[in-house]
Amino acid sequence: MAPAIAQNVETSTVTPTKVTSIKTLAESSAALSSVPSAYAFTINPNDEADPNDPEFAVPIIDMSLLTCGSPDQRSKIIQDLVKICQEWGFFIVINHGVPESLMKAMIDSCHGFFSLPESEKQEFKSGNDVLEMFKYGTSYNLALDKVLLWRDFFKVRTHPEFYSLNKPASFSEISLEFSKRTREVALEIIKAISESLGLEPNYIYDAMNMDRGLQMLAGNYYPLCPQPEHAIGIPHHTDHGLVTLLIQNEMKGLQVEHNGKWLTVDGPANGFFVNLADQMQILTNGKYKSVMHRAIVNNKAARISIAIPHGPSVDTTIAPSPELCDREGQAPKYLAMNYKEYIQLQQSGKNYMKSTFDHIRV
Ligand SMILES: O=C(O)CCC(=O)C(=O)O
Ligand SMILES: [Fe+2]
Repeated sequence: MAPAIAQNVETSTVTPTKVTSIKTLAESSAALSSVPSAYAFTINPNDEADPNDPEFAVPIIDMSLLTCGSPDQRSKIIQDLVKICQEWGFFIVINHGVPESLMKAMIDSCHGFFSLPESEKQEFKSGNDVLEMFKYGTSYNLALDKVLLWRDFFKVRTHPEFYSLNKPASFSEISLEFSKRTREVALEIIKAISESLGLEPNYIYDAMNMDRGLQMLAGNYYPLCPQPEHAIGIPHHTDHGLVTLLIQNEMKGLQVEHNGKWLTVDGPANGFFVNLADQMQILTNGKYKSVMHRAIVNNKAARISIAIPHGPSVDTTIAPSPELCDREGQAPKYLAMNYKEYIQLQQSGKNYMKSTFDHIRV
């Protein structure tokens, strides 16, 4: 799927050659009335799914039934997961045990960070290596992006070593607790996914060296956009890692691809959105799907999302599981690749708006 670049949109004359933050540009006193041409991107409204069509009812997993349900309730959820992971690669987890107040405090802390003066945020700019302790920036990779993205972001590594932004003051304490609790949810999901594949509950944890697994906390800020259909927050992509958990403020904007359409995800405010990611697809030899998704923008209010990817340890080499290939009588569909190299390949921009899988498909 190639993204269409707008040719004929009436765009603003602002030339954001040196832009370091779309928030600063969009919220400046000379508020924009149209999208600057460097950001012009066209979204086709015909590709959108009807959220009222039962075909697009997002699967919901009640985690309390996995952790404290009867054996029958647990095995029913695990059965459901097989279909969900094959057909959607996406679901919403409810009753996960992370307090709603903590989720809200995390969103507020992110808001606090993005509200700092630009000069203070620039202190966190760092280089271009995704595995740095933290990183602040705009778009995706400013040096390479052909179309700029309507978002600012930060990324912090929270496992195996915990790092934090030191501003705003509350960020460190809240992100420590939030990342710990979120990791517990992710590990519970990964255990259930192992079982859904007919493997031992700890199979993925052990094979992916998750005791040293990479966890990151990535905050996205999408300012209000005067022409939302002519800009994009994050174009379609899949995530690296095994599972990404995601929360957002009161604004919607995450779209997942399902049956050839883009569905804007809506759901209980205290749920976690869960994306299966690339290393899950590779490990399961394509049985489970890394979901294609994107973030759209809106003209009502700024949107904040926090994505928390959970992956193998960075030194793990990921290949299709020999146990699964043997059992299904299948040859491996992907070449083995080290996780760190995979991330670096994805972030190099060479795959911008393409799938990193293309490099390792047999
Ligand atoms: O903002 C969103 O909903 C999507 C964010 C996302 O896909 C990402 O950070 O990888
Ligand atoms: Fe993503």
